Amino acid sequence: MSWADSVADPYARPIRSSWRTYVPPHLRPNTDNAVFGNSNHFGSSSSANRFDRSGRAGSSRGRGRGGGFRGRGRSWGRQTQFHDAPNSDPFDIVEKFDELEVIEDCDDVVGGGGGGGGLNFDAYEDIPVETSGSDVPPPVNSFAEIDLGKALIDNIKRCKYVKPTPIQRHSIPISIAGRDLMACAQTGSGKTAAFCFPIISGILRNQTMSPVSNRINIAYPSALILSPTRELSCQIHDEAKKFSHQTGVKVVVAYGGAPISQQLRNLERGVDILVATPGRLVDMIERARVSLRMIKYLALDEADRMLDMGFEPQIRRIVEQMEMPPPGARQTMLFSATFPTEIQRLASDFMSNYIFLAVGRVGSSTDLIFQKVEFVQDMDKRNYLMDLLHTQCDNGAHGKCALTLVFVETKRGADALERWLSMNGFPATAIHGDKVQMERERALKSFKSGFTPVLVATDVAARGLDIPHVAHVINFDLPKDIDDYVHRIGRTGRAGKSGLATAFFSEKNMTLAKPLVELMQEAKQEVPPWLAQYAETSSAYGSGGGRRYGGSKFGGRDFRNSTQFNSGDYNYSSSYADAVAVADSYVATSNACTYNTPVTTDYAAAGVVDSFAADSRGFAFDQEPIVASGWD
Ligand SMILES: Nc1ncnc2c1ncn2[C@@H]1O[C@H](COP(=O)(O)OP(=O)(O)OP(=O)(O)O)[C@@H](O)[C@H]1O
Repeated sequence: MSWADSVADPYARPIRSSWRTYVPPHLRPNTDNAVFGNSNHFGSSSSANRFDRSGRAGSSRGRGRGGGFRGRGRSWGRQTQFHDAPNSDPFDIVEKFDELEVIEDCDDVVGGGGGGGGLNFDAYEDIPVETSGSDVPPPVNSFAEIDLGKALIDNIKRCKYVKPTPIQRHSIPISIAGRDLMACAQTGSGKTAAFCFPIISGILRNQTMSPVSNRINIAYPSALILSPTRELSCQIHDEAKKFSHQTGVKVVVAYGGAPISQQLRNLERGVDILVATPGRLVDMIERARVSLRMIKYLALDEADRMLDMGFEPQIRRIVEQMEMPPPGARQTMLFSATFPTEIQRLASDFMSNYIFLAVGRVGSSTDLIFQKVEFVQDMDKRNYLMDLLHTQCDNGAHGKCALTLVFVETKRGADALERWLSMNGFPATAIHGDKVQMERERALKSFKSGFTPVLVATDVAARGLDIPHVAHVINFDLPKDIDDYVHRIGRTGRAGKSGLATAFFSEKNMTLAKPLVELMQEAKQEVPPWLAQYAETSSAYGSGGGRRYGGSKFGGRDFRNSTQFNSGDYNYSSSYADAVAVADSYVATSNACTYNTPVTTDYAAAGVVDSFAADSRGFAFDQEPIVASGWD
């Protein structure tokens, strides 16, 4: 249980013995991926909805099945019962954090022994790790081995972080040594702390804390953390505030869709770490309210997303044209679970003598997530979804319904599905880029609290969000890009817990068949024979495409090790278009549509599409980026 869990879950006690540390699945005795019997997701879920299923029509499953459920207009009888939805403001964390005590006898944190609830932490060594670059600092086994400073170590104890996760073990020493870092690790494996700890520790060590802004009210943060969505920025801000508790380090968040005036006032009180979405940051810089002149640390979370063509121009402006110290004069840290080769090339412009680190395979999904793919035609999707939700509630402990995240392709589709679910007696809410910020926050809060245990979302919720107790991710509409799939399903199966991901697949998703099969095989998932068949067919016709990362199972991921790079074919300052032109297999996996192919997506339709994958494939380079269409 994380600290966040303990706040969200009224039944959970924030004591050390209940904390489930991150353990890779192959090290856990009798790993049970049967999520629906798993009390991690249900027993302690904050959702307490009870549904009376009387009168529900039965259904069968399988390819080509007709719908057995006739749900329209039917309610599930008994009124849904919710426990009191928590009134607490999830963003008001510092107050709650104060109430938690530091556990002084936490040997595992300070001593780094092999404790931690009897788990064998030495076995973490088994996780495949690739590092490349010169003079790579060695990994550590405990937080205490790194000089993070007492105040930060105390906060780590407060968070009940007993042991560093694999990405933290490897990346924190690298960052503490002042090296630039491009890091890749699976979803839910603790990347946020991996970049926050070195930043906080560095600010404390160098005493570079910013003064309250000067007479002309310009803020000079020493660290900048950029993320693609408002919700993710808020989440990182909350985490960074917890980690900075009682250290004097000031963390401020700036994101679009909310009044700028309050955010500017927060900046005036002083800021050491600014967490921001690119659009709002540019606005503040242009208003001369923020200067990047003093930046020592730059972190890009979801770095591949930040450097794809939706955000890349804005990021380039921020990093190269707005007083930001150059590479070498600042430390740059890029993190993501996916890192396509061509984005690595692009990112290398921003870095100096960097170390590449991959914990697990780049772009792989964790085998904590049990993946299922069902063949479902569009017209049957709603019935299938209803069946899944019914089954889920049947199997939930104490009749509770687990939190389920349903991904759809378009904003309009999200609203329609939310309405349909609600009309059919299933409390649902939706989040997408056309909702105003207050609606987005309300939807997320309602979902987190279990008040509406189904959240219908576009890709705006696909990356980074760490929502406790999400037991099931359903890809109602599959994304066009396998990386988006990896991030979406990564909303479950986090921090050592298991999760379930179900995808509805049809002929429309042919191009995803091959990478999906490869991803599932890699994560030791059972691949349905019909899907394997599709994968073969699609690659025979050249439409499938292989993985975007190349190389052997656990290698070939740092693009600098690729043949093109080493043979000198690669020009270090090449443009994005050049990079794409030499990128291996990217074109093949990107839905058979190259970046310089003219627009194929109906523009009107693109207006309602809220996914990077869909949008980006509909836009050529010289056209308007997609930021305005749902991302922040
Ligand atoms: N050392 C640790 N021990 C226990 N839990 C941890 C540790 N580090 C992080 N966590 C918890 O793991 C969860 C996932 O962490 P985080 O959100 O940073 O993952 P992530 O790798 O950034 O995921 P994503 O790729 O989806 O953005 C969080 O709830 C966090 O509190």
